[in-house]
Amino acid sequence: MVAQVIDGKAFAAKVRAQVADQVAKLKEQSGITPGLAVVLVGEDPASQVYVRSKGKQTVEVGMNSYEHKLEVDTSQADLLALIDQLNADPAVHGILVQLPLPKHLNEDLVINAIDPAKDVDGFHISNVGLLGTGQKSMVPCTPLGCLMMLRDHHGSLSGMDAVVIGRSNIVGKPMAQLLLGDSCTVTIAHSRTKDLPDVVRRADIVVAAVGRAEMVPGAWIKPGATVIDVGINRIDAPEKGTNEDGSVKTRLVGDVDYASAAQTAGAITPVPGGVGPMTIACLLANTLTACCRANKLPEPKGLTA
Ligand SMILES: NC(=O)C1=CN([C@@H]2O[C@H](COP(=O)(O)OP(=O)(O)OC[C@H]3O[C@@H](n4cnc5c(N)ncnc54)[C@H](OP(=O)(O)O)[C@@H]3O)[C@@H](O)[C@H]2O)C=CC1
Ligand SMILES: Nc1nc(=O)c2c([nH]1)NC[C@@H]1CN(c3ccc(C(=O)N[C@@H](CCC(=O)O)C(=O)O)cc3)C=[N+]21
Repeated sequence: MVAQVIDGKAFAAKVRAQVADQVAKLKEQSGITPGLAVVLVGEDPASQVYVRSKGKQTVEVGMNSYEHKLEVDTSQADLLALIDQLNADPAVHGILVQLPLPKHLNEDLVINAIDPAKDVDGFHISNVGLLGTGQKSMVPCTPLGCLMMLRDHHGSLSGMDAVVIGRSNIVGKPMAQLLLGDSCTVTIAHSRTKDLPDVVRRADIVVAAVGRAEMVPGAWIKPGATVIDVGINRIDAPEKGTNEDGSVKTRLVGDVDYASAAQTAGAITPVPGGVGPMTIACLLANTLTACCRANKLPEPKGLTA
């Protein structure tokens, strides 16, 4: 079997078009423009790339983008003061603090200082608790994007066996909650899991969120299963030649060995062009949702969990 490719890039473009359409209506009917503030501490090059592309896409869907770039040695107090200011700013409906933060800053304290209603990442403890108890919340963007692709592909997920590899607070755990919410039988695997190949082989749905290049081979995948590859890993690609400075060129790969997995899976997301673009599209969707809730307006349809 050769797997169907789930085109996250194309799907994300559709989600952004829906967001743009609803933003235009919101502006016309109530004069409100949703605003997203992104806070970046330090100059990590990969983070800078993401922040730039988030800002660009925010403006493209008609929303306001506010970028705050802080020095790498910014104090906890100064960062918390900026968050207080954004919490109080009525033009800001969504706040995202790019992770990871430099070591001297306390990530939990910073995230939990964000007004939960503006927490478009869904990382605040109150949103985590709401999601875990099946109440209306802000849902983390990456798992939400994965869920949207799975629902689009399968219709109902009810009764399916799902395995999530990875138990981080930003991907693995919320992904498992969302799959449970859609009535999957969910297994969460991690670095201490015994016989991971055997666990993965039972799954109708595999979500890989580990951060290890191509660690899941096709031989682990049950024939016909759906594979969602969250991993973003940069590896050397000597076949592409060298950069001007003599260093080897690189390429992005997922946590799944795409070439072999595509031979057994029923459907699979590629890297790049799979989960990544959906993450940013869901960030925009969450910002629109937060804006509608803040203004007691009807929520956008089809853009929440
Ligand atoms: N596409 C997108 O939009 C996004 C992509 N990512 C990517 O997804 C990946 C995961 O990110 P994140 O969740 O933040 O990563 P973390 O490093 O926080 O978590 C990784 C998880 O994988 C588990 N793990 C590590 N090694 C193994 C192993 N050999 N077998 C089984 N499980 C293992 C860890 O287990 P343990 O808990 O036991 O240590 C941990 O739970 C990364 O590649 C990241 O770049 C992340 C966010 C967004
Ligand atoms: N507070 C916070 N929220 C996040 O959501 C968050 C974060 N911090 N820190 C970093 C991770 C990572 N992340 C990605 C988003 C988009 C792509 C993406 O669009 N990737 C493209 C490729 C981009 C490229 O070529 O480099 C793709 O997969 O096709 C990847 C990764 C969000 N994260």
